[in-house]
Amino acid sequence: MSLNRDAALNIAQVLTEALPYIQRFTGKTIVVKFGGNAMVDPALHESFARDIVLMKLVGMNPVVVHGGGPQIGSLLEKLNIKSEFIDGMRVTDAETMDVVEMVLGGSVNKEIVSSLNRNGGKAIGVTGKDGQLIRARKMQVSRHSPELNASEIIDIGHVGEVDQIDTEVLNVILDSNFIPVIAPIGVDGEGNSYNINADLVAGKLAEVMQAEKLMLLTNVAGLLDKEGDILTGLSTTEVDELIEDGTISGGMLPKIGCALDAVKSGVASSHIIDGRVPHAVLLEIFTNEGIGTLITNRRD
Ligand SMILES: Nc1ncnc2c1ncn2[C@@H]1O[C@H](COP(=O)(O)OP(=O)(O)O)[C@@H](O)[C@H]1O
Ligand SMILES: CC(=O)N[C@@H](CCC(=O)OP(=O)(O)O)C(=O)O
Repeated sequence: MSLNRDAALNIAQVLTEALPYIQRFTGKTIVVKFGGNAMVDPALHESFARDIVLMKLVGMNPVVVHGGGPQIGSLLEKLNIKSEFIDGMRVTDAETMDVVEMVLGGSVNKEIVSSLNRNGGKAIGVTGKDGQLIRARKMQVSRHSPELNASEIIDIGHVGEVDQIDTEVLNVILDSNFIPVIAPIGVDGEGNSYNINADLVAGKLAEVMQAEKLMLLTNVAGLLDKEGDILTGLSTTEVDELIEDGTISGGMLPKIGCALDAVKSGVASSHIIDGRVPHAVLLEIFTNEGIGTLITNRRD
């Protein structure tokens, strides 16, 4: 048999294996959060765009939410503005908020929209301000103070959490068969902007849209234990213990929190997957094994 014929047979086999997944997920909403290293590597950016376009073409409803932490970080550095994180959240003063809005709502959002369009998709980019998609309130962060021997509230500036999602604009976009690309900027009743961790926005959107899946792409293989091995099939109690003993920290804290909240609120499954792997999204959707860490609403 010629090599071409073998290659064609392989393709036919792969497509046939994908068939049950296509049937299962057709018409279903899948919220995908794109962030971490995958966004900085042009080849991975391209493979992500192709995966999303393919999902749309086979009848799924991908909703893309993006981060942009590294891109915000590098512009802040160029502008000589110092930045620090508390529990995975960037402390955001007014000056930093301007940069966040510029980077997330501007360059990063349009880069993703443009790569989806270049690959044959129809994408529209919005921030949470468009159509008041994301109503936000100021996030309250509390810390244990050894001096007071009690917890105290610390002010981390214009950092928000999602108060409410108004899906009207999203439905208009989806009904017109476009792929929505959402920047995690929220707005309050007075029109103030808030910097929201992109995982939190993806989680809330998945909840409100009762998505089939919430997929959080990141720059690690999944949720890792102390030895650096991937953890799968986690329960709420196990996660609490891992937070308590410091195994889960930094940016993984909001990620795991919203992955759990989403499944508790009716999303069928949440996945923390390795965005450094080319075609990570398709590998997760179209294979039995999936990749990364799967969180379902398993009782403890
Ligand atoms: N238990 C853990 N397993 C995996 N990553 C962890 C864990 N605890 C902390 N992290 C950190 O969380 C980071 C992922 O969060 P973050 O940097 O915010 O990713 P992203 O930009 O993709 O949202 C990892 O790169 C890692 O440094
Ligand atoms: C409050 C807060 O921390 N907001 C994030 C928003 C971007 C983000 O979430 O980006 P990644 O997903 O790439 O980390 C930030 O300022 O970096």
